[in-house]
Amino acid sequence: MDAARLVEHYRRGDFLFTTARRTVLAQGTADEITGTDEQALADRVSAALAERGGIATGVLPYDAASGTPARLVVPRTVHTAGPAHPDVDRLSRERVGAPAAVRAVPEPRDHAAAVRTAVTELAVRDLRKVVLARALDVEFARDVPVAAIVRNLVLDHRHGYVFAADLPGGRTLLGASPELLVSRRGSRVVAHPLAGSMPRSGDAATDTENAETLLASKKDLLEHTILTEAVAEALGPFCATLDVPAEPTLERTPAMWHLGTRITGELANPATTALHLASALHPTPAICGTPVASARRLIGELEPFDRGYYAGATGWVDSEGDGEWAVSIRCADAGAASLRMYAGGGIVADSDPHAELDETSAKFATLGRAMGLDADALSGDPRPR
Ligand SMILES: C=C(O[C@H]1C=CC=C(C(=O)O)[C@@H]1O)C(=O)O
Repeated sequence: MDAARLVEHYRRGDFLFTTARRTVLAQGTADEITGTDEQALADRVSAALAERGGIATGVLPYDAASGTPARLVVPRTVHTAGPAHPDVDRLSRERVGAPAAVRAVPEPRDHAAAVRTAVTELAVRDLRKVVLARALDVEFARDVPVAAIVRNLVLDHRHGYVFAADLPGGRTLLGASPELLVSRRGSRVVAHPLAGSMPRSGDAATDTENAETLLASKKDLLEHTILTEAVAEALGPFCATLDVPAEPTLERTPAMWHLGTRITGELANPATTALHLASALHPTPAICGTPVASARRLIGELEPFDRGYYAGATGWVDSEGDGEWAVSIRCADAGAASLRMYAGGGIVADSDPHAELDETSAKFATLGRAMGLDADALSGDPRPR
């Protein structure tokens, strides 16, 4: 089956993961491995795969210690193909009917207020960075059309990581992440952390200006440096060599510009799998903050929801230890007839609350476009525009 057929065959409950290199569709459950100690879980997955071969697919939560378990599945069948593009060009876009209601959690003005508090607390608690998120609850008058939204996400994203994964309780995590947490292929390890953002624009001149502004923004460069340092520090002990470029590059998605740094290394110990690496790296300051423990505490105090699987990781690992894990952002957690979309942004001392609010609205456009939602529905913000 080519990649377009795999995308067509995806049904809610399956695991789909598309990248610029390959498409993976995994179906059925031969074995399920869950747990809140992620390193121990990675060992259990290695043991299971050593015995039976094949791959395990699944999700890591934002914070396993809070009781949301990591969930890995050894599927019954796995189909792989090359990249989704250009195969999927022959698929038509799915129509996703208008939702019955969209509600911001918290209210946009409360998110801006939380950002203001976070900026103050950074100094009080000696934090360099914290990532604050908000959510949009979208209700449908019928079942959430998960497969249709996933197909549209694949069509929209030639680059990055489009994913759909089954969650405990019959829920589904779906999204299009631009960010590679980590991949391992033989002894080669790659991480591609992203931090620092500006929205894309339909106007070519404004779009270029936004990119140039981002590359020159001291606030965004600081956000990015904090992230890159932390990822390099976390990967260091696992690698015999590590290459960390000194300057970030511009990365683009259809909705956003980001600063990114592609970090590459050679693995020191072949027993370290992609899942071990993902568990060790997570949570990076792309989604949590520095230092981790106090950033996590502040996030818990300021966000009015449990992140669950948002800001975790989604991916696969095989019996050789190879695999790919994307940071679970630009995503939604779907139940039967409603879903919750999440978007966050890094806060440093110079962050502006309204700019941060706008950044989250722009990030919602990734899923919003796949769901046919317009900018007003996504901003949830009564300020005149
Ligand atoms: C936390 C998110 O994005 C992260 C990834 C790229 C850029 C980010 C930023 O500029 O703040 C965030 O760190 C999200 O999309 O929910």
